[in-house]
Amino acid sequence: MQQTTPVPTPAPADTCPAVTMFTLFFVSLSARGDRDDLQRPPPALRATEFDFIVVGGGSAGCVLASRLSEVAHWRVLLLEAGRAEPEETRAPATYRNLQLTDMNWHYRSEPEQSHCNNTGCPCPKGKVLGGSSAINGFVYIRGSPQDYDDWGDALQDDTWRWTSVLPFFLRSENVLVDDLAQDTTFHSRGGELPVERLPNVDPVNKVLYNAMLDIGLPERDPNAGIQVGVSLAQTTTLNGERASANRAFLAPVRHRPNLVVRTRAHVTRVLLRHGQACGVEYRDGYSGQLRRAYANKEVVLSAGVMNTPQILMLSGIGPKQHLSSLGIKVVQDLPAVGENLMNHVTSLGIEYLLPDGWPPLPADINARVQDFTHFVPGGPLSSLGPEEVNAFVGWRGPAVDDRPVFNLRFYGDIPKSHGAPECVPAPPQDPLYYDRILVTPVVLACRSVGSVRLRSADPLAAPRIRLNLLGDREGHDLTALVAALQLAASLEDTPAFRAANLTLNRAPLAGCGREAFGSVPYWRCVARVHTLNTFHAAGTARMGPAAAGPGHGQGGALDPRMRVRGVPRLRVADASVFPSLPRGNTNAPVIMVGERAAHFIRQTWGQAV
Ligand SMILES: Cc1cc2nc3c(=O)[nH]c(=O)nc-3n(C[C@H](O)[C@H](O)[C@H](O)COP(=O)(O)OP(=O)(O)OC[C@H]3O[C@@H](n4cnc5c(N)ncnc54)[C@H](O)[C@@H]3O)c2cc1C
Repeated sequence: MQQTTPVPTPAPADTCPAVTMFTLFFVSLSARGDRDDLQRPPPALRATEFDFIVVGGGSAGCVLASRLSEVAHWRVLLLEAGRAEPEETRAPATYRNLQLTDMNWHYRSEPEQSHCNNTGCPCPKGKVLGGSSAINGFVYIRGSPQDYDDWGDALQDDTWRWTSVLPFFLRSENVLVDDLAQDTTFHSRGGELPVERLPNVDPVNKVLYNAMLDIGLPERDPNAGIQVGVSLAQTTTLNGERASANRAFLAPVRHRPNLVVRTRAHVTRVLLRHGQACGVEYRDGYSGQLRRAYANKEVVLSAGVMNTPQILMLSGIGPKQHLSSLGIKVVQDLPAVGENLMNHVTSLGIEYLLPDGWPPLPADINARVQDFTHFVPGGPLSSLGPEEVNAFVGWRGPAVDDRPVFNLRFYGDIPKSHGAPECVPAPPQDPLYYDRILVTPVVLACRSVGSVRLRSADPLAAPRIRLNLLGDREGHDLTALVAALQLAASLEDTPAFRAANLTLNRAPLAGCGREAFGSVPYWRCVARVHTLNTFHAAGTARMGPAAAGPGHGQGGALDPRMRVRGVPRLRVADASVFPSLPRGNTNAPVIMVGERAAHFIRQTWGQAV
């Protein structure tokens, strides 16, 4: 077990040692800890001084820790607030239940009138080694090439355009599906991240898939240049088992003598000396003590879209007025920190009832219990059920090859979660067995942006999250969501749904019974009351131009090399850095960002590959 210097009392901002010699501390920890912390590290690594400190062992953090520690003489410390990744995360079918555990930060947004029935929305984020990639829904989507060309334009930097980022997607990928692997322009073999299709295809999926063909969508690999179309989801799994960023990138290199991973290490602030980052302070969850670790080269924040801006602000880096109002000494006035919280929005408003006895259940109840409680890779729990049908829809229908505006997703459901004005369906007890399908039409080009602010100067307090879903002044997002709900309701008329006898549940949803079912006012009400916050939040420490200005909002918190503006030796690499939101799920783009950050860092320090 490792140990770092206990810090009895909080210290002022300039707190790093003037001499940056490699200092060793030989203090042993108590035997408490996660399985993977019980391994005793070599003496050289029971240290407080490193070359790089990566804060947060999530999608980007695991990639970074792995890539940076490839340089054998660099000493790398990864600090993760959550615990080691347990076996429970492996099974695809039960992933929604992970949100109920201590592997979720359990954040909730502020109540806002525009959405979620003014009650605030759950904002699940992974708190475990692997981060959100350890509790997410497995789907591997990169977004449209144009999304990254937009990044290049916004940053006036060609290295963020599609042709420049594609090699970094490919670097990570190990595609295991033969037909995809043949397309060597868009897929690659040999990377750390397995990408496959799940082995158990749900019987209902054929109906859903055919309905997508009925509305005119082509069958298409959405990661091969043009997204509009239908496909069976590509998943970050290996033989039907979760491949979190921890399992894919970190676990295989944990033996490296120059890599130290500390779990239950909650970083409370960045340490600065003469205005530049030189380490971090963190609360050691095993001892309850405050400790410090120092970085001779760089500190990289990969704590995710909610916690990265929180740590920056706790360190005095952020909007001046906000920091001053909480009594935090301002080190760098950066208005963009915590701004630009982007997300996709959808609703739980559309439910289709399945005919009796369908999907067929194993007759033997013991067999069902066995299926559910014992995960066998490749067995019944290696399935996402209807979630595996993934459709990207454009405005003008099937024939166009431009960017999608909606992503139609399908979930198997059980009755109790329907109708409650909640933002996330109650995780089903038995996700393989359901009697209805929820259609969630995700709006991909949202204009509403929210923010993350500190609730208080207490580093352990949850941040104040304002999602502002459906809140844009022009009403663009609400109009788009209504159109998306209408599209989802119209699936009832497809030959595939008719033949399979899937019927739209016309019972009005709670809170919307005063409007005529199916009318525009009804869908507007459904959108506002039964909003679903998707899991694709990004942008709270975005790369962008230095100055605020027309089209630039508050400017960028980071330069295009992900360096925090005005604070040398401090970078951010996670979903926070996105200048705009790609039109799909965010795990693959974040992993690409991790690869890019490692590349930039290696360039900076003369170790380019
Ligand atoms: C329920 C759910 C389902 C999703 N489904 C999909 C999907 O199917 N496909 C897809 O592509 N994307 C999906 N996503 C989104 C995707 O997983 C995330 O966008 C991505 O994992 C974010 O990566 P990140 O590195 O930015 O942050 P994270 O992976 O969240 O990592 C941040 C890490 O930092 C740690 N941390 C935070 N604060 C501190 C601190 N103070 N000190 C130390 N450590 C700290 C956290 O515990 C966490 O481990 C889903 C997300 C969720 C939550």
